[in-house]
Amino acid sequence: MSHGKLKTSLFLNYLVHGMALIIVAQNIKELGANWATPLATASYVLSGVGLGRLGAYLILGYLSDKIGRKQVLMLGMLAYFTFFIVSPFNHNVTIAYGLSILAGVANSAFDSATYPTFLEIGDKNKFASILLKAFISIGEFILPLVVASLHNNGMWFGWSFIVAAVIVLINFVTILTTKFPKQQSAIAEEVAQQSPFSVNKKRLIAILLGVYSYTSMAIMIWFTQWISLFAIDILHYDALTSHTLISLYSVGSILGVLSIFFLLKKEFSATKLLVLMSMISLMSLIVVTQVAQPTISMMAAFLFGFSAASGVMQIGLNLLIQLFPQNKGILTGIYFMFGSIASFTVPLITGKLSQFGIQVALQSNIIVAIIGTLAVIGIYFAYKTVHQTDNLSASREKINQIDQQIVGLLQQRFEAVTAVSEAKRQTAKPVFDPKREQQVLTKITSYSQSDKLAPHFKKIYQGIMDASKDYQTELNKIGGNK
Ligand SMILES: O=C(O)C(=O)C[C@]1(C(=O)O)C=C[C@@H](O)C=C1
Repeated sequence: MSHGKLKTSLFLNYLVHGMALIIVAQNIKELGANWATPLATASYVLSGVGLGRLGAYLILGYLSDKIGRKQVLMLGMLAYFTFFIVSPFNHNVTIAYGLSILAGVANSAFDSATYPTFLEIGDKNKFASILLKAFISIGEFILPLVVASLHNNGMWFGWSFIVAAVIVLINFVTILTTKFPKQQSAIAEEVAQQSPFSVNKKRLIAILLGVYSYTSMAIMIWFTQWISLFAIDILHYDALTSHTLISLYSVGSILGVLSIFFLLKKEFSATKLLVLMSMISLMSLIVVTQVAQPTISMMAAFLFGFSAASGVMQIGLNLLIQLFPQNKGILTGIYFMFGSIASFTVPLITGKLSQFGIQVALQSNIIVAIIGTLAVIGIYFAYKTVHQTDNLSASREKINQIDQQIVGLLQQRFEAVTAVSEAKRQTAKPVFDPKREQQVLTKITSYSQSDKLAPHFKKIYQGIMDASKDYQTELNKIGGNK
């Protein structure tokens, strides 16, 4: 089954999810007016999303394994639908906070159900779920355009919410009638038992991936939260250049996802890719914070989006699930929970750091990027050593099988030698026949497909014939005593 319809719906879901991530911030002025709150209080409502995600990931991850992916996904879609349809009409700030929490819950339901489903669809490209990140970025790219065109045409801001609600609704009906792949826990357990990793190594990789989930999410939020202010206040760029930096970051992100998807399809090593991308992120971050030249800043912002927001977090999740395939849902929940801790703590941490200046606030992101890079380097080496031992044991297993065949053939050869020995004894011929040995060695050389190996084969055959002579001498002794 190709699951084309299912995949299309899942991708569309993430496009809407991308819109949901920024829809409140994009309409904050109008929403704030509805709630009759100052801007500072209005933006406080945004923190509800982080709270909802943090609280829901574990439960929904667990439910995704126990009850089913489809059910959890539909729950998430209902939650998003409610959020979109109620938000533009709501005039109460407490309800607005509740709706933000609901959006967070919807987000965790989507992740807990969708990523495991993608793995269970069993695509040839096991990293197909990385494209979900591209749809998030497209949603984040489209929404500001929709908001701006509504504004420019003097239309009601709430239409942006209604558009998203309608897509969710259509998708809900589609999902309702779509068959999901079978949950693969039984097969997965078997695979897990054959895993070449030791328990300790698995634990180490899991911890490093947990760290990476946090840092990879943190560096993105950190950057997007402070870059515009940094560009205006510290680098003294004009408003247009400063906002262009964020747009280039988004375009870089979409191109990054497509590049990663392509490279993984071409069997490029996932762990190598993580190291490479982390290093590019780190380097471009250093350039952004140290060089005050618009063109260079733009290139660095693009490269940062290309490397840091390119689905690297999703690669980490794929590695984690491959390591522990039994409970995909709960693992996805735990993994993204570390990410949502980042979305919760980064605004707090950077808020404190900004007391020392915006420069300090943005530059500290370099430390997070270094920690993330060290984590992926650790993961890379953990996989590398396993692959080596893995190859070694596979090759030795092959040698064992070949040896078994060789000994079987040697057995037959010695049986033939027994007959030769008997014939020679009857005609009183000597055991050693140098002419015949030379013949055998010449034939062996001609059988060999490699000139390099021929002398080694000759050596082996001389050994076989020496053993053959010893064996014949033994036979003659017994025969002579008869
Ligand atoms: O062909 C023979 O005359 C053998 O005894 C067999 C054999 C061999 O093992 O191939 C062993 C000893 C001889 O020197 C030559 C060949």
